[in-house]
Amino acid sequence: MRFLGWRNCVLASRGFQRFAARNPVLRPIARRRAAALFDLVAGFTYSQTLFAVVESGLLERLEAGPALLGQIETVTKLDAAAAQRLLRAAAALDLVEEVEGRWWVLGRHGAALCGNDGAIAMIRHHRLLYADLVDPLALLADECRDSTRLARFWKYGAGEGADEVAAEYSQLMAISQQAVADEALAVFPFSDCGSLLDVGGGNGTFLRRIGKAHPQLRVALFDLPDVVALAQTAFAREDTSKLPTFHAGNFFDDSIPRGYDLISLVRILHDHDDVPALRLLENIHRSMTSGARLMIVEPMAKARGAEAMGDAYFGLYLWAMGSGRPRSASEIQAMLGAAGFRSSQAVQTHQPIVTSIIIATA
Ligand SMILES: C[S@@+](CC[C@H](N)C(=O)[O-])C[C@H]1O[C@@H](n2cnc3c(N)ncnc32)[C@H](O)[C@@H]1O
Repeated sequence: MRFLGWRNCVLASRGFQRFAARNPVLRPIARRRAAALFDLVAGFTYSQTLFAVVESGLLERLEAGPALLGQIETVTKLDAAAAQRLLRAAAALDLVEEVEGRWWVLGRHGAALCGNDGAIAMIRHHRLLYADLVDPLALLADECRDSTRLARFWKYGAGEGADEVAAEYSQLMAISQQAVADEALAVFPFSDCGSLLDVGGGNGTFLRRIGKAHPQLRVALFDLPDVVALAQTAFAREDTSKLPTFHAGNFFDDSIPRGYDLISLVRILHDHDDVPALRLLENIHRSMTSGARLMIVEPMAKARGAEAMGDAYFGLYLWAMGSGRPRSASEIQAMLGAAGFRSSQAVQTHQPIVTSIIIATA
């Protein structure tokens, strides 16, 4: 505490800031820190610029090849001055780049976004989050949490409402699921398993991916009846020789089907508050034989190198959504112990910003 007090006094001192900015050894650090702080101050304008680049069709147009200002005006439906303003803001964020003073191409961040349908779907979806965050203090104080746009989106998306919302919901889940499934495939030896039950499996994207990579696996999906019906239609539409077994039910109240040696819980636990989350783990544990394994796959708080994504991004996102919270691997492991699991282990993933993984043994 004493050290932190001293450090913060030094960092807050105008004299030290002036000294660090002039000192050749400290200057690079001072600049980096000032830039990082400015990013916190200005982050909302960056996100909105990114949203405009995606929503206006500019990113898609530049993915197809270099464009002149006139062509960009046509695609974005902005006049020359507005298109210029957007291009300059986007160039400052490395989303686009100007060549020879008249051509526009993708910048490094723009190029990395191309082909990443999951990230693009999230950027579009964020219009709801940012509208809900207009008054963050009211949101944090729980003055408007029942009526947030995100709460409505997830409620209706989960099958209770309009088709177009449900369609956006499942598309968002399915697209972002591919990167998540790839992380699981990269770090877990599915070849050691004979059967896999995906609890809360949604439209089955995770199972499809894992099942394709490991055809020896007997796969099954458990979800609410309406969602299972949608998943069955989606699988029937595809020409897949091996269909999963479908189980419809409520994972809090109904018993989880028995006889699987691996159960996955992908992006489920963080959607639920502590009491129901523990109830779900206990319910799953009751269905498992000794030695069977549970795989928890979701973004986690305090993941090294992705700290901001955990408690800052998901912390606010899930709060605005109306239930759940991001948990650290050690918090989840403590819950697993309380639910009766014999042991659990956090597995290192390649991209903790996409997901972390814990394997627990019953
Ligand atoms: C956030 S989605 C995750 C879907 C999928 N695992 C993925 O990662 O794309 C949550 C899933 O849990 C299902 N779900 C929510 N409450 C449920 C309940 N009480 N019983 C069974 N499934 C439930 C939803 O229908 C939805 O498919």
